Amino acid sequence: MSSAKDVLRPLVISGPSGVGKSTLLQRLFAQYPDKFGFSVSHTTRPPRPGETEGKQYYFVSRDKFQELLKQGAFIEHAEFSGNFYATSFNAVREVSQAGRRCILDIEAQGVRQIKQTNLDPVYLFISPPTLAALRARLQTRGTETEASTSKRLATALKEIEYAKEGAHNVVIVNDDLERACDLLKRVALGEEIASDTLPPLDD
Ligand SMILES: Nc1ncnc2c1ncn2[C@@H]1O[C@H](COP(=O)(O)OP(=O)(O)OP(=O)(O)O)[C@@H](O)[C@H]1O
Repeated sequence: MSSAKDVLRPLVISGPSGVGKSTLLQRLFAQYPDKFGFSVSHTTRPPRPGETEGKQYYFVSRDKFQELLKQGAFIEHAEFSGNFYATSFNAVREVSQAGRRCILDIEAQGVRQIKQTNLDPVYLFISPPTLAALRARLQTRGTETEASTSKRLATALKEIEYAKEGAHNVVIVNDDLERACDLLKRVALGEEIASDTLPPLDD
C-alpha cells in the first residue's frame, strides 16, 4: 500500500468546462460517501426555491461579503454574472472537522488566489485528451447554446494555458472515463501517482 500522506490536505480540482469534472466527482462521492466533502461557498446571489442557508451556500449581502473579504476570511473569490462567490477558510475547516477530505472545484483565477494563501492543497488538473474532444463533450452535453459553447471554449483555453505553466501537482487526462476515475480515486485517497503528461491541446 503506498503512502497516503496527502490525504489531509485539501484537494483543488480544476480543468476546462466540459472536461468531466462533475462526472468524475459524482462517481468518487458515490463510491466513497463518507470520505470527502465540498466546502459550502458564500454568495451574494439570492437563494433559489429549495435552497437552504448553509447547505448549498451561505447567502450574504454585498456589504457583508465585502466585510468578510476585508477581514481575510476568503481563500478565493470571483464574480460571475453580477454576483460574488467565495470559499472561506472556515468552510474548508468545517469539512475536515467532519472527518472528511475537502475537495474544491475551482477555476484558474481561483487557483491563482489560493496559491497566495497558506492553504497548501494538492492541485489537480483534469485535462481533455484533445480540444476537439472537449468541444464535442460541451456540444453533446446539450446544456449549451452555440454562443455559450464558444465562450466556454475561450475560457477553457485560459485554463489550459495556466496548466501549461506547470501550475498543478498532478494532471489526469480524462480520455477513458474508467481510467480517469481510478486515478482520481487514488489521488483523492492521498496516494502519490505518476502524473499524466499534459497533451499538446493545440488542435
Ligand atoms: N472520459 C469521458 N469520455 C467521454 N465523455 C465524457 C468523459 N467524461 C465526461 N464526459 C461527458 O462530457 C460532458 C461534460 O462533463 P461534465 O459535465 O462532468 O464536465 P465539467 O468539467 O463538470 O463541466 P463544467 O465545469 O461546465 O460543470 C458530459 O456529457 C459527460 O458525460
